[in-house]
Amino acid sequence: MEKKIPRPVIKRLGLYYRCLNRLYEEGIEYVASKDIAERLGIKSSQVRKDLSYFGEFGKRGVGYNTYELMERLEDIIGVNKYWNVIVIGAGNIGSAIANYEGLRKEKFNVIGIFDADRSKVGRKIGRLIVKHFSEIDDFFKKNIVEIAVLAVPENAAQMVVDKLEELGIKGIVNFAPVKLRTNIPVEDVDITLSFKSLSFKIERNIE
Ligand SMILES: NC(=O)c1ccc[n+]([C@@H]2O[C@H](COP(=O)([O-])OP(=O)(O)OC[C@H]3O[C@@H](n4cnc5c(N)ncnc54)[C@H](O)[C@@H]3O)[C@@H](O)[C@H]2O)c1
Repeated sequence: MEKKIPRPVIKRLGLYYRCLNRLYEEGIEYVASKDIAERLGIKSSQVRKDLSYFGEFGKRGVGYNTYELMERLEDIIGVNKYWNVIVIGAGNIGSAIANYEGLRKEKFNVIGIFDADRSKVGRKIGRLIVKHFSEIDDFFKKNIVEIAVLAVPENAAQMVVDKLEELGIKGIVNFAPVKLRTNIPVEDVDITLSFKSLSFKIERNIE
């Protein structure tokens, strides 16, 4: 039976991948778990343990071949794949996400943006035209949609998620400050948490 990979491990794989990318660009051919750990500020035993979920990568004494490990991680976390993304809510956050070119560079293609407010329908945001949320069924029939960004007010969030789940969405990046009830993977984004964490570090003089 396949080992269940804990969510925190999956999250860290993305960090490892970015770190390896940088190491590779710096021309570092082999890397020890200690080096990855130091760069990311975590324990090297943690790095070794996380990577061991996916089989034996490194060689004792030599470490990991940077490029090979990067390629293996690409396969595991699906970086080689393009993901189709839609944004629900064409307000401040939704518009910013739909306009963000960096996502496409990371292979997350925003292919649609939807809103319930008719006055926003037809507006151009980046390369996209805002569609009414009632057009979502039709959109799913014509497109493969894997990820949705939820940028609607708190009170609309659950209703939107229920609909997206019914249509077969695979995962959600949620900006609404609410715990969603769903069986699909959700990544909550909370900017206030970053501020709280920063103020905590400042107060305790932590770098
Ligand atoms: N996570 C964070 O760090 C963070 C930061 C700021 C705001 N937020 C949250 O993100 C969400 C969006 O914030 P914003 O500033 O972009 O709000 P906004 O009011 O600018 O935009 C929300 C949009 O959602 C649309 N909408 C409402 N109900 C809808 C529905 N049922 N279907 C489709 N569209 C619908 C509205 O018409 C509006 O255009 C809010 O829940 C807000 O609390 C989160």
